[in-house]
Amino acid sequence: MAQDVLTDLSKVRNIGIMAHIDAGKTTTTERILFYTGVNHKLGETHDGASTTDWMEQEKERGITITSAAVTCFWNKNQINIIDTPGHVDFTVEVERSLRVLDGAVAVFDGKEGVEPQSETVWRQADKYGVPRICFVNKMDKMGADFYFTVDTIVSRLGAKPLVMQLPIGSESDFIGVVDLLSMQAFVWEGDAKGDVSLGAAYETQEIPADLQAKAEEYRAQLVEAVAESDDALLEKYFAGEELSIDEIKAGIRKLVVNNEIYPVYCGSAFKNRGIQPMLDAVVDFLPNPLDVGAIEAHDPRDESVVIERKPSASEPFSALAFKIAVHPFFGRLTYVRVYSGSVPSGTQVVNSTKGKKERIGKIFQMHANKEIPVEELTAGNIYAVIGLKDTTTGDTLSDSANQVVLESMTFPEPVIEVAIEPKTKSDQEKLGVAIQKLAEEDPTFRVSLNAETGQTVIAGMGELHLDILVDRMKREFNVEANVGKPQVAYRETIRREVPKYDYTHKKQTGGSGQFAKVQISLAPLEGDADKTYEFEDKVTGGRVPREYIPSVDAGIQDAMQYGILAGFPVVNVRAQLLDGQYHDVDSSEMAFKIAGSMAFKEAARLAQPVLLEPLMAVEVRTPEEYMGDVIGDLNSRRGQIQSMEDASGVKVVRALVPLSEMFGYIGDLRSKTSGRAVFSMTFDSYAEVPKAVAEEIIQKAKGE
Ligand SMILES: Nc1nc2c(ncn2[C@@H]2O[C@H](COP(=O)(O)OP(=O)(O)OP(=O)(O)O)[C@@H](O)[C@H]2O)c(=O)[nH]1
Repeated sequence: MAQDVLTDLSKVRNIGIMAHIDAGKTTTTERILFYTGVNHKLGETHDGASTTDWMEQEKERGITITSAAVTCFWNKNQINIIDTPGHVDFTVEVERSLRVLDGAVAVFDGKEGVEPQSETVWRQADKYGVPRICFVNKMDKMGADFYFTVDTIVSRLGAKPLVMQLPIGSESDFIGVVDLLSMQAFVWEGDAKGDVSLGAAYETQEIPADLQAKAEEYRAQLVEAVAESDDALLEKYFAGEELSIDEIKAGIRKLVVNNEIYPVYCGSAFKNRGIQPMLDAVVDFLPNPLDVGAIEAHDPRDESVVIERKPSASEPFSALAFKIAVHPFFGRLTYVRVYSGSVPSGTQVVNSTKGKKERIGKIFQMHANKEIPVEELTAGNIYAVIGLKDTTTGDTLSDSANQVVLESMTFPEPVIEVAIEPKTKSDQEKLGVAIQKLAEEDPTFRVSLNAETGQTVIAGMGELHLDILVDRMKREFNVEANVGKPQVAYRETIRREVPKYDYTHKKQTGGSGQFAKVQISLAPLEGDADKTYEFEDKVTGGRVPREYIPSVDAGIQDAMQYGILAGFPVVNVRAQLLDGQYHDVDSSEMAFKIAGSMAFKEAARLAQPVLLEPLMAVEVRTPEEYMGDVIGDLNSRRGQIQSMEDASGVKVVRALVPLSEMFGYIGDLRSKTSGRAVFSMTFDSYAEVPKAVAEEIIQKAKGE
């Protein structure tokens, strides 16, 4: 039966559908699931009944945020579609899915061409070396222009497209495509109004006379590009011999798998035209797990030791958890990509990232509308597993006797935060549960408790990211809470060294007292960007007993959570414990912790504390006539212009702008450019806040 799990890995494709928001990713995915024969009710995204949009609010917002994996079958090949979100706020989610897929279909809006966010996602796919085919969607739309879109693949992405089809007709007259491989026309005739019913097959016809010359021109380009890839083909080509379709396909496949070329297809997902040939291309050209080959892993005891894992059932088991989701019936589902080996359900494995035992419970492959239980996890495939307790996104599962850690993912800094105040004690408890569950699904946000205000503070990647987290807390976990305004996640640091600072903590409150004396030094910590604190014990001669030294360290770290200027976390500090004194009776861990904490607070004041703010790398694409306004506006936001470039009819302005100045930017940009400019932004770095601005922030922080 078609839905049996395939063991022949050459017939498996793990792919993602990547797109700019609104390019039609959801519609395309749904059509794919329909055409691949999955028996489910098809819902348009605007009705909110889409298959891959799991969460209620995603449907409301009409954007796809979480990655679910859906399995479908096409011509006896198994295609696992890993959903990749397209919003810029969720680049980490995108990267997480890119990590586990072997190929992708990049969907473009046939009117807009490559848009800034398609570019961001494309660059991320480049980073992970994901081979791609392109699907130019919305060919039925007013203003759709296939050739313009192909041009933008060159001009905006610097990639090499390989045109595989030409559209027949455009906008409302778009009826099908010329297939440049077979040199035939594929036409979806439709009813009297030209509407094609879902799942309808196409007819193979002769190429329309007015497209014949163009088709020949493009086919010649295609054959030439392919011939160049292979000496044997090139020889044949120069000898004037015709290359067979199979030879051309094999050549294209090689180029695609090597990320050298990107075949381009077109259609209209919405109008049910063009999906089947694109699915053929997924099977023909995107790599299978064997093409991808061995993956590099590390020894969990020593990161520098590289271990290879091959996509074979006979290798030791290794898998990467890439998504945690809560299923209405099964509870916690862990989506895994298995890289090597094979283990049946019930097997005990190890979470080698955390060093914890885990038992593989029931295993499923998720189809669009039902879960198909399978007996074992096998290399090269994607599954949902029940029963894993401690595994979170990014963790590796391994064979107990042969542990490896698959490359861990690096996450960008969360730069925006919001304070949450639960209304009642029971809400406080619910909030705790919600945070724990959400953190399992999404490792990119951070939570802290502000001991001074008693508020829970959540930090994330952007306004929308926080918005969605807060929304889910309220909706899925019924947390009633007052939510503050999103705030910039400022930091504090020190600029000057304090070579020696003494602090004595002494208290006599009847009975035994408290006594601890410490001498510390503070200095700015430079270099390693991932390390924000370093503690060194320099005490000699047992002047501070061993057992109290970690307490001093802990005390300093406690104090660093609330900086001296405005209460923001302090980063990039090197602290040394130089000397100290203790008392036989009155000294305790607590006393040394307090001494460490107080010594830091006082010494930091002398160390020239400064405020840091996140700078965002902002990219604006604007028609030339608005460029002056765009730059003037960025300047007024304390932006530093980095570059200005031409890109196919628009100007691309890149700038570094403090995040605090970017609130509400989208609206301002729209009104300044009549809605014609677009922008994207990502976190770049932390930088010192100019003095005048810093004073304002400090006053505000103190006043509130
Ligand atoms: N005219 C036309 N509209 C389309 C086509 N495909 C999708 N759309 C419409 O474009 C809008 C966005 O489509 P989606 O499929 O939700 O796009 P998406 O890329 O998944 O968007 P997000 O989920 O928001 O990231 C919807 O209103 C679709 O009906 C198409 O082929 N032609």
